[in-house]
Amino acid sequence: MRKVAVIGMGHVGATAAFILFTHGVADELVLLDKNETKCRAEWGDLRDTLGRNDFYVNVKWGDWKELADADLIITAFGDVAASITTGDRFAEFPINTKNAVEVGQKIKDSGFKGVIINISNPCDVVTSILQKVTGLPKSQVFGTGTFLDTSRMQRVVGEKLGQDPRNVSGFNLGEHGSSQFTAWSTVWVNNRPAKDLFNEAEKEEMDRLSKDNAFMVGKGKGYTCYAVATCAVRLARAVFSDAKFYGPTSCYVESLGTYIGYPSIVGKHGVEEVPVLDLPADEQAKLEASAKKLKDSLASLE
Ligand SMILES: NC(=O)c1ccc[n+]([C@@H]2O[C@H](COP(=O)([O-])OP(=O)(O)OC[C@H]3O[C@@H](n4cnc5c(N)ncnc54)[C@H](O)[C@@H]3O)[C@@H](O)[C@H]2O)c1
Repeated sequence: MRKVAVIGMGHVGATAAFILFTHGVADELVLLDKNETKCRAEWGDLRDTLGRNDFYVNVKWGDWKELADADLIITAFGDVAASITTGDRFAEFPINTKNAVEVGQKIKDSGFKGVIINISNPCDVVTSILQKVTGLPKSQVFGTGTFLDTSRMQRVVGEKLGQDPRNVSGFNLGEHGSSQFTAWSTVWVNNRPAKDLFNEAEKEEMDRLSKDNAFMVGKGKGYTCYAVATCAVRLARAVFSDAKFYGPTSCYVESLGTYIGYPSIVGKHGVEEVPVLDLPADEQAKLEASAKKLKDSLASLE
């Protein structure tokens, strides 16, 4: 039995719940939100899907005590309008740092012992607070981080070369926010390194395109949901299948002293390993600058 709770039934949480439900990733699904009317409505809508769904899922809502024996929690609480209207994910900092303490405490009080995958923004900061407040091991609390930014980069590079984005390997690193960057030294397409495929101007243009897309989508529909929810469910599957999946998450990097987007190995215990990347000096400097921004933000709360 795989029991998953999703906290935050807004656009992202509801989409994640729908994917978990329709793809048979959870046997038991618990929906939670401070807005009980919305939460109950999402539950009702999913329940009506059962007669046509490929999987039976025991879907519940509203009872935080259900977290006690859950295997995995996806957190997607917040107020996305703040991020979208300002074009800055840090606009949710004052809102979600408080929410993270409140939700983290409820998770702790429930006695939950499983894995948390955080989506809420600013993703790395919220992940860090959730880990501190719940007291769970750092390996068991991680965020989607630059898994989404990396997917955007793969899409842009793939389009430029007329390739399926899945033929593109490599990582975007750093904060899930304005200081993240494509680590071009890690990018390969069909066994050819980026340095043999693109000049500096092309790389800069692709960087811009992959960063801008989030806000183009956000401005147009008021939020983004499919890409990030797919990222979170992909990571949830890696946990349930003990896949030892290698990909960028918001994980705790000892050498940087913070949660940050960095490649990690995800299995049944969460982030089980964070292999050290050998980056060129310019990329290492960008990563350290991004880590400093995150550490300074967290320090501002003390
Ligand atoms: N990490 C990423 O890549 C990524 C991508 C997209 C969105 N996000 C973030 O995900 C979060 C959710 O996005 P959305 O579009 O669903 O937002 P939304 O505003 O539509 O929904 C947020 C939901 O959280 C609930 N909520 C707020 N505080 C809560 C609390 N203390 N306890 C329980 N529920 C609470 C609200 O009632 C609301 O239903 C935002 O922080 C957003 O910025 C992250």
